[in-house]
Amino acid sequence: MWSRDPSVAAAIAGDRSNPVYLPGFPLDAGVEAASDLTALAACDAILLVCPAQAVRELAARLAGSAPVVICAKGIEASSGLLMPEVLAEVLPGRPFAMLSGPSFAEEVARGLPTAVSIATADPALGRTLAGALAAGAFRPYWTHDVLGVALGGAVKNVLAIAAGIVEGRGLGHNAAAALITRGFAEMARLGQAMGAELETLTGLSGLGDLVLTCHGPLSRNRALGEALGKGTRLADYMAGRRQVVEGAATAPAVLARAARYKIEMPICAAVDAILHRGADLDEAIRALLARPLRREGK
Ligand SMILES: NC(=O)C1=CN([C@@H]2O[C@H](COP(=O)(O)OP(=O)(O)OC[C@H]3O[C@@H](n4cnc5c(N)ncnc54)[C@H](O)[C@@H]3O)[C@@H](O)[C@H]2O)C=CC1
Ligand SMILES: O=C(CO)COP(=O)(O)O
Repeated sequence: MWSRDPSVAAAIAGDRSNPVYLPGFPLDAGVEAASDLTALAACDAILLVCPAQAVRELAARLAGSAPVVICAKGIEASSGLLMPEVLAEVLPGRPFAMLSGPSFAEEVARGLPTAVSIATADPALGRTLAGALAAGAFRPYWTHDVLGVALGGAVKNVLAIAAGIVEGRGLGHNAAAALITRGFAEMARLGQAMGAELETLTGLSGLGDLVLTCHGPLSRNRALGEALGKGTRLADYMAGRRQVVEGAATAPAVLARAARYKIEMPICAAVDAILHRGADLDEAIRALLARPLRREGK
């Protein structure tokens, strides 16, 4: 394991624990830790586990030719690029995969059953990575649909903020179910327009992660939405917070993609307006409910 923070690397190497990000979980005795990136030179594969907005900077520092497994779920705000597109720009020709799916880190660390997707254009690499990462109750499934996995993981975070708002505003269980279903319709519309496969979008990394993140109290995106729903301001919520809330930076980028493909994404648009355009939360909810009635499935 490499960390940019030498104190975290030292704690992992010395105490076999990560007191900042995963306190209370002893790490395997075989885990080595370093704060010098050259220590990764001997790795067979590199898992890039950082916020989406940091992937470009960090990927650019990865020497060697080992496959890179992107674990970030989001879109780069400055360029509007999905994570595989960022990697292709920074490390052209380097073999890579996306690891995504419904997987709260704490539950994985506790050894609870978890199924995830590994997406890569190279089927042999997919099988190899799945075999290498499978452990106990952690089950990776592989797929070739890199775009679908990257898109689903990014959009679900924006929708999870909306789900948190539903919870925080006390809108009820009916609204929560409607949000997931209509939110998924938005994800599927954009994904299919971009060339993602419906099978992927209804799979672990799409619908699966959407359901987890919209329901799971461990979600940082949902927690932000819940706080907004209870009247907390975005800036106040984020002040001093150390952990990433991916949906906040990804929301405008999702909408930019939707505009490019002429896709309607009213729930994502409402989240973006509340987060970044000063929209009144109750007014945004009213506007969503006042949209013209339409045939389901559109
Ligand atoms: N925590 C979870 O349960 C899951 C997280 N993910 C995804 O993994 C990605 C990372 O999430 P978390 O680890 O939970 O976030 P986090 O905010 O808890 O931790 C981010 C880590 O990245 C490091 N980091 C941030 N900027 C960096 C930079 N420029 N260079 C190097 N390191 C940097 C931080 O020091 C920290 O160690 C996100 O895209 C998230 O959506 C995916 C599945 C589950
Ligand atoms: O992606 C996740 C679970 O699959 C984690 O979600 P949050 O980033 O909202 O905590």
